[in-house]
Amino acid sequence: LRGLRAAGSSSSRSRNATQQRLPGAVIIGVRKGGTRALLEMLNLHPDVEVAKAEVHYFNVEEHFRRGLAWYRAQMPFTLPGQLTVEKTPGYFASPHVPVRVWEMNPAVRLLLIVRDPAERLVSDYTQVLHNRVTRHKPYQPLEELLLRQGHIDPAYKALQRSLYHQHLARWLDVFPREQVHVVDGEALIRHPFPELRRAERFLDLPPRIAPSNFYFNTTKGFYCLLSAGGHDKCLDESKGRPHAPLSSQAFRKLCGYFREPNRLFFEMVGRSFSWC
Ligand SMILES: Nc1ncnc2c1ncn2[C@@H]1O[C@H](COP(=O)(O)OS(=O)(=O)O)[C@@H](OP(=O)(O)O)[C@H]1O
Repeated sequence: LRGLRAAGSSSSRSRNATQQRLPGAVIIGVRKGGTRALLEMLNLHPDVEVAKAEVHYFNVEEHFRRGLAWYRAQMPFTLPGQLTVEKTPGYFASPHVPVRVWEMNPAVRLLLIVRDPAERLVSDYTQVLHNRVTRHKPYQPLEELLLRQGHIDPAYKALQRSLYHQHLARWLDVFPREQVHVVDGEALIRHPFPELRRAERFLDLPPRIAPSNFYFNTTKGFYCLLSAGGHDKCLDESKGRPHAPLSSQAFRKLCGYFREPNRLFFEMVGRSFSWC
């Protein structure tokens, strides 16, 4: 397909059959959960084509106002039977998004990749910090944002994004539980293949992704991807950055804070994770 899609292709198959189609599956979050890795890994499947850039259609008003024709125009070209997938981690915690996604296609499949919410928060802060430092903007240390008079400040945005049960509850008000597949982000880092096999099953795809599509890159410290065409791909340096420092005392407080929200999330998804 990639060849067929090349500009100026005269193949009748290309002209007649490839089209931009709305996604049949969306990776809705969580931010810093491993959404890029999951998207790139699904793209190894011959029946999957992905939107390379985050689209932010349902969560950014300016985009949403442009309508579904605009959204479709952001999608890759696919042959009939191929599955289009997009990922925008900002969808998960945006209040209006679940209904908007349902209105696009009530049968769409949703993928949610989660990781330890305390680690996710630190990763989230680290990304914001990196952006501010790069733009020569002032920044506050994580502990200043996270703690108020020694207690966790519930108003901190990155903390709220880690309250998975609250956000998922809004999705489950709209979509049946079976339509949401939860991917374990830590497991995807350690052993990507089994997580991908489960995702293929959820998406009703024939099993085509193989262990040989992954190799551990010792320099990067992560698995990288090998596609059938022999392309070798690691995620860029924005993934797997060293995390900003946080005292072990503050981290413990954070873990304590998430205990109950995590329990509620586990109940909601019917499985538990070994988070702090
Ligand atoms: N194979 C592989 N290679 C590199 N990185 C990997 C991989 N699998 C998962 N991850 C983890 O993905 C984390 C970034 O998550 P996202 O892609 O969801 O981030 S973002 O929200 O789109 O910015 C990123 O989090 P940090 O380590 O905190 O940077 C990675 O740990």
